[in-house]
Amino acid sequence: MLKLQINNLKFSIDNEEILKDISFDIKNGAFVGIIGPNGSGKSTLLKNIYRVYKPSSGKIILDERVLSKLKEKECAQKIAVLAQESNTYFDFTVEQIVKMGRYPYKSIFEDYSKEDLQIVRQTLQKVGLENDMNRTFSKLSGGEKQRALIARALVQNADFLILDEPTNHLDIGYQIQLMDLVKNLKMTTLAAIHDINLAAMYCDYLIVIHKGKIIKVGSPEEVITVALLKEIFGVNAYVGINPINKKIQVSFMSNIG
Ligand SMILES: Nc1ncnc2c1ncn2[C@@H]1O[C@H](COP(=O)(O)OP(=O)(O)OP(=O)(O)O)[C@@H](O)[C@H]1O
Repeated sequence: MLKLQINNLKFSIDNEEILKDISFDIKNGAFVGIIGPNGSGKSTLLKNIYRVYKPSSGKIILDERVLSKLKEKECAQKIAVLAQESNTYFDFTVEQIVKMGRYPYKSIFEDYSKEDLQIVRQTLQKVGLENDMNRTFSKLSGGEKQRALIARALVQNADFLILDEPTNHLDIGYQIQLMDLVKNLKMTTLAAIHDINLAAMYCDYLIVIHKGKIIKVGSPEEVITVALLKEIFGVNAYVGINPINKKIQVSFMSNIG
């Protein structure tokens, strides 16, 4: 069954077409990566899906329903988002931030129930922050911040996760930890990922976007080729298979030898 269908999506800002006729499907349970150069439209595409932007034309169908027709809370019950690093939560504690994720299930003046708090605690345990509930967000490390925001996304109980460069600013240890955590959730996931090796390691299939257009969709083996990396990033690369995990592995080369 399909989780998401995008048909002929176009999106413009100030008469400039940023997304040009985008169509693709995501199967239930798939982990899908979007790769492409800076400014190619990855974040803009995700923002059209999590409704920060409204498509100029085309259709987005989520769980067989037209996305634009869902009420805001209904949408939040279905889609959880980890956007690029945000400082909005500066002064809040980890527990307060994660609690906010329960808002789709609350009416305006309703307080958090015992059940909400239990869900928050269980989720903090899942991401390894059970001992950090009372710490202030601004004092967490980059990896802890991302884990707190993942926990906030998880308590929404949505079953579709959108990640916009989730490993930005994380060292390799935290990158792997975060991606393992997300992969283990087994949720349908759509993630914009800069690191081609991480994308190849975790994604079932990849969507390559360049200048607002999809230029290739397929498994990492089908998509990541020397020719494609040259075409879209302008770099020379060696593409091989890691002998241990059998995943595509890319080494990049300098243009000056
Ligand atoms: N609010 C905006 N106003 C004007 N132009 C915008 C706006 N948001 C995005 N753009 C333009 O749309 C294009 C796509 O940007 P987008 O952020 O989606 O790219 P991206 O692939 O996510 O890039 P990056 O890898 O650098 O994060 C860029 O040319 C960008 O300048």
